[in-house]
Amino acid sequence: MSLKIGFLGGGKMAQALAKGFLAKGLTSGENIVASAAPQDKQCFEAFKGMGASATSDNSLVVKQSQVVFVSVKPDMVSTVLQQVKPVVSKDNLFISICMGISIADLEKDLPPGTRVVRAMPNTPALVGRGASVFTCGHAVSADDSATAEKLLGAVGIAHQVQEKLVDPVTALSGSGPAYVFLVIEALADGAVKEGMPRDLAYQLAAQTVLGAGHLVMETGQHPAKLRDDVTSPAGSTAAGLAHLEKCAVRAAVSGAVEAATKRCKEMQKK
Ligand SMILES: NC(=O)C1=CN([C@@H]2O[C@H](COP(=O)(O)OP(=O)(O)OC[C@H]3O[C@@H](n4cnc5c(N)ncnc54)[C@H](O)[C@@H]3O)[C@@H](O)[C@H]2O)C=CC1
Ligand SMILES: O=C(O)[C@@H]1CCC=N1
Repeated sequence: MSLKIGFLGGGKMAQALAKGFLAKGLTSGENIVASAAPQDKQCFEAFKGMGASATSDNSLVVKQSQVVFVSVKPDMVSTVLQQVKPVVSKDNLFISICMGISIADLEKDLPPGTRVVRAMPNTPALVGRGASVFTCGHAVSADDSATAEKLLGAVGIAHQVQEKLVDPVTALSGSGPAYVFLVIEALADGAVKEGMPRDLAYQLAAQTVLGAGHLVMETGQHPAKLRDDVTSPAGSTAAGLAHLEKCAVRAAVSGAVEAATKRCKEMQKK
């Protein structure tokens, strides 16, 4: 598949997807085009570095692409879609990755019958370890849905879900890398306090998160069982876990997902 892929907004998430697609050989640099604000030099350089092109002309992105990712900040979506509306054709499949922007919001700003997918990826797509979901609009065909799954699935796992799940997904796996980076920093800080060199601490913390994730995915065992396997009676893990529970880490982490979901819903009310 050598799809012509465009990004309306060539920022951090668009770059992660584009680099992920190129790494997987899904398309080639000359088939990718991204738009950005004229002053966004980083974006222009990044896409040039991929052998792709960058422009400040959103309509050009739509005219040159089969699949058009909508990847501007949520408050820009309506403006950008209304701007490109006159050049949208039957060849375009739109895939929005924007937090809190519903299929109905997207369809409202595009010509009737436009094929629209709403997706939520995350930045580990850059290294082929993304976690994405997508949900399809009214005009989307089985082939379009397969295209979305193929693209997102090439850079990690991809599940089709009902639209009502996209906000909690945004809060869990969309934002989740940020929570995990905070945890990696905190784990390393604790070890540095105990005398460990910082580089080694970050490496051990990151590999521990990676390894624990793999164990959950590959054994299919409940996380509580895997936790028990680490926790010896009167051992160090039991002491560490007791401290985490005293600090209400469980409530803090699940509360973060609730707070982020609420923020997505606020965006929809705007
Ligand atoms: N960063 C992340 O981890 C994730 C972000 N998203 C979604 O992706 C979208 C983009 O987020 P980021 O990449 O983090 O933001 P970003 O700020 O890195 O990228 C936004 C891009 O839009 C460009 N832009 C601004 N005005 C424009 C205009 N009028 N026309 C065309 N391009 C314009 C900017 O130059 C920039 O390249 C958001 O809607 C966000 O909800 C979704 C999943 C994860
Ligand atoms: O924070 C945000 O708005 C976006 C949505 C998911 C990750 N970043």
